[in-house]
Amino acid sequence: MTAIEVRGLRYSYGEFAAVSGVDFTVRSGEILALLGTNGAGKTTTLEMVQGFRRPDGGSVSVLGHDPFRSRTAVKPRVGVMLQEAGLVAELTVAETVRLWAGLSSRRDDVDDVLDRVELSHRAGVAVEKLSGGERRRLDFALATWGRPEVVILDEPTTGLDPESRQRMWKVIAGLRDAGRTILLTTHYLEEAEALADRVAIMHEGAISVAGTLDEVLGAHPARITARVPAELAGSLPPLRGSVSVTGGTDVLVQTVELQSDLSDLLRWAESAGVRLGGLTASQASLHEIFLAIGADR
Ligand SMILES: Nc1ncnc2c1ncn2[C@@H]1O[C@H](COP(=O)(O)OP(=O)(O)OP(=O)(O)O)[C@@H](O)[C@H]1O
Repeated sequence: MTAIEVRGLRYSYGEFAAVSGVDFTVRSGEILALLGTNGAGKTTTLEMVQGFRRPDGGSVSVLGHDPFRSRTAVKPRVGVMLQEAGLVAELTVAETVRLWAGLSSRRDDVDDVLDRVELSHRAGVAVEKLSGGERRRLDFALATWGRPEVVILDEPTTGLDPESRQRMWKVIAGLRDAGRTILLTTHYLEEAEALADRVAIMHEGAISVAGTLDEVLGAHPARITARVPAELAGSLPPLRGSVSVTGGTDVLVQTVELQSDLSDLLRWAESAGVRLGGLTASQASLHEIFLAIGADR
């Protein structure tokens, strides 16, 4: 089932087209990571998905409703964590959650929520005394109060240290495991790799690449590297990918047929009695894909 459907979405700030024809789908119970270069239009897109901003064109459907026209129908079912949260510095963690509980139409339990975000031991601590990671988990607790069906997270781990980031990933994965649908934006490729069922990479207002991680990675050439004796470098077998040899011995194969090219190369080495030095075979990384998208434009 589809939880969020975005079709042909457009938005301009004056003359500047920040979002120019964006399409993506988030299925129920999955995490979609919207990745992008700076200023790609991710936040503007999220604001339209939340119903904060009226699209200039195209359509958004969240749980079957237009979030701009039917805000009252959509809002109780969607939790949102923005980049900046307006927490009150003097309130404790538990007071903050209780205050939020009074404002929300959703029902939940303060102890349970703090437990889910690993903040039970900090319940009596003032917000101003929390670490950056704890603050973000408190933001997350508020966004997910009452376990909304859809959760939107705008750069949930920006600025956090690696340990805090991993803790947040665990909490986000827990939410997905509880059956919730999550749309998140991130600058961190490893975050998408760790969490996302599918990714969509945005660049200059449009989606450049989308799919499961395997699909996105599989569409870009993988790499095989190996060292061969100089006298045999000229008699490599024919491969589907492109082959280059540097320094007379260092072979690089870039291929979308990793498995068959690797087995052809290994078979050739076996029959020629050659030991391949420094043999590696790896899929393209999201990082390489990101760089390729930026370079194409
Ligand atoms: N209020 C505004 N007025 C004019 N231009 C804006 C406004 N808000 C955003 N923009 C521009 O629209 C483009 C898209 O911005 P947006 O914040 O949606 O991108 P983003 O992908 O979320 O970027 P980042 O990752 O840096 O947060 C950027 O070029 C930005 O400068």
